[in-house]
Amino acid sequence: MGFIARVDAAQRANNSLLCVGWDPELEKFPAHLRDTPDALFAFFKAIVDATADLVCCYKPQIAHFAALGAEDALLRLIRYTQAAYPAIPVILDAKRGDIGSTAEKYATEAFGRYGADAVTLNPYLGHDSIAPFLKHADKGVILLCRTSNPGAKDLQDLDCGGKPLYQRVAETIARDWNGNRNCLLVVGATWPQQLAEVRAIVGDMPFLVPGVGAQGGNVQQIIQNGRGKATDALIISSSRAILYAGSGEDFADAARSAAITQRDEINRYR
Ligand SMILES: O=C(O)c1cc(=O)[nH]c(=O)n1[C@@H]1O[C@H](COP(=O)(O)O)[C@@H](O)[C@H]1O
Repeated sequence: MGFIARVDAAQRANNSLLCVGWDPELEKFPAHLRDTPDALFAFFKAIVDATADLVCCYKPQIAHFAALGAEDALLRLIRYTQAAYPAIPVILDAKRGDIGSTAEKYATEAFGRYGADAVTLNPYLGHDSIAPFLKHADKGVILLCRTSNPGAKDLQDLDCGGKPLYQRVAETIARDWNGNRNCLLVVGATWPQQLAEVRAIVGDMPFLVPGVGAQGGNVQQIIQNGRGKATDALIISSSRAILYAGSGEDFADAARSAAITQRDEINRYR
């Protein structure tokens, strides 16, 4: 089964569009874990065990692990999650993008080394930079379209023949890159108007929507503007607001409560 079908199945099984991101910030870890030898693995294993029945996928952010020299912990966490909860896909948030020969190596990193079920990519080097990922028909290829950050407008909104560049990106991906039906788009939760515009361009292509929780995206507007017609076609991702909901020994219970609240808020508007 391909990534999009697997996410769809997990969304039905858990009645949840919520994705929990793994963004380790050691200073926010509970004190009893912070200085232990395998703190990252212990922290995220506890988060996964506390939330696996509440989510449709997980999204580790590779820079957050690499900055700590913790690629090995990331690898073991992905392996653990896939073995313990095989119905829950894992997205590697890497935002890679490079010339074809290097892109091949990035694809091997994401799908071979880490065994991720999907990866986030920057599409601005064009089709040949994404082709090494697209050919993996069972994997998800999640392309930045209109990102959640304030600076998204600086380049992504530039006029491109009468339409903003991010709309041209959406058109191009839907028309020319999605032969294997394995493309998804990133549209930030902080831009409800753009969610509606991109949805009108790409039909039911699924969106990864980061930016709820810590970045303040409005869930009601995301659902109203971002939903597909036949399926929800939304993966709504939150990292810090779930991971660091508590900072004591009961951090995993606090994360579970925050995930339930976020899942339920999303479901209220579906
Ligand atoms: O691709 C992403 O996941 C992503 C795209 C985007 O436009 N905005 C965005 O915040 N993200 C990622 O989503 C996560 C958001 O974290 P929180 O703001 O803590 O929920 C971070 O890991 C970001 O790198």
